[in-house]
Amino acid sequence: MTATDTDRDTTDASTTKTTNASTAETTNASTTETTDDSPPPSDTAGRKSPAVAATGPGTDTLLQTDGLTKRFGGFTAIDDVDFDVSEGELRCLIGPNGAGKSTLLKLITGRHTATEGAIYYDGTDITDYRPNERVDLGIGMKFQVPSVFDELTAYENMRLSVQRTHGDADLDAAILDALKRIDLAERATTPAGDLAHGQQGRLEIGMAAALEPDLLLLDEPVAGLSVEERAEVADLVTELNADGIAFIVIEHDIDFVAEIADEVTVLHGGEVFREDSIANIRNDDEVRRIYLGGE
Ligand SMILES: Nc1ncnc2c1ncn2[C@@H]1O[C@H](COP(=O)(O)OP(=O)(O)OP(=O)(O)O)[C@@H](O)[C@H]1O
Repeated sequence: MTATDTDRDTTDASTTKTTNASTAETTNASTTETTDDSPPPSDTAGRKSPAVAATGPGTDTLLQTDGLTKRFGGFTAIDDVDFDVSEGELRCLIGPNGAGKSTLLKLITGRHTATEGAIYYDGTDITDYRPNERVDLGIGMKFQVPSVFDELTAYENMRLSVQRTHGDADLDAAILDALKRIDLAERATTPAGDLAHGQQGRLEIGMAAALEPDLLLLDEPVAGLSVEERAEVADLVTELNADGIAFIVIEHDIDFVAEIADEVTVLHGGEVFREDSIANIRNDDEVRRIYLGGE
């Protein structure tokens, strides 16, 4: 982490993983990764005016970035990216290490502030919205690092999410339903720390989904999982998507991508390198070359 980073991480309570389960923001799977010791957010002086009219994108466009740019000091991690995701779409984001995938997701969740450009969500310019405000609009996220509370049971973890969208009436039934959805009802009383890695991953996705987002961002959801566990996560993501949740999924496992993806966006050097079907991406020699470091 450099002194030039403008992350909100250390200043926004919503991004701090804590063992205090009563802290409202910790219940949100979209905001539970602590990543660095960056300084407080800088102001956004120098940001150019959004080029897109205040009315925002067309009706079926859920998310749109316009000339989105993120610099860390003199280094440009995201470079003038125009990217959009439609309502209910499942988009995978791939690219070699350092391509800017995680940075792009963090810009969308508000964990990084944009250096230039704009982000629109459901027609609203959210470029200056704080992470918790974006969550309230319907943007959820599961990061690479575990964000469940190990000492709490699966049930207690799930309750943290479900109670945010559900009144007290029938809370217990709603929590059990949410656990059933991720095939963890049988493990309701197991501390999350004792769950298998794949079960923890499903719990995190289930907790993020329980917040009823319209868009869910997953950063490498199957990293380190077995073949069987990957298949379970693929099924879960596909089911949630069929229920209407749009996804942006960062994943290196191209077979997993092929299993779940509609469209794939390839990032390279902070820019959109390709956007195409997974079949075409797989057969694209240029894409293969950037993965091999040929460019
Ligand atoms: N907070 C930061 N400060 C400085 N540079 C950063 C910061 N975060 C990311 N970078 C740099 O920005 C570039 C893009 O990083 P990012 O993590 O977005 O890539 P990625 O495509 O997600 O890579 P990977 O697949 O390895 O996770 C990298 O060169 C990285 O070193």
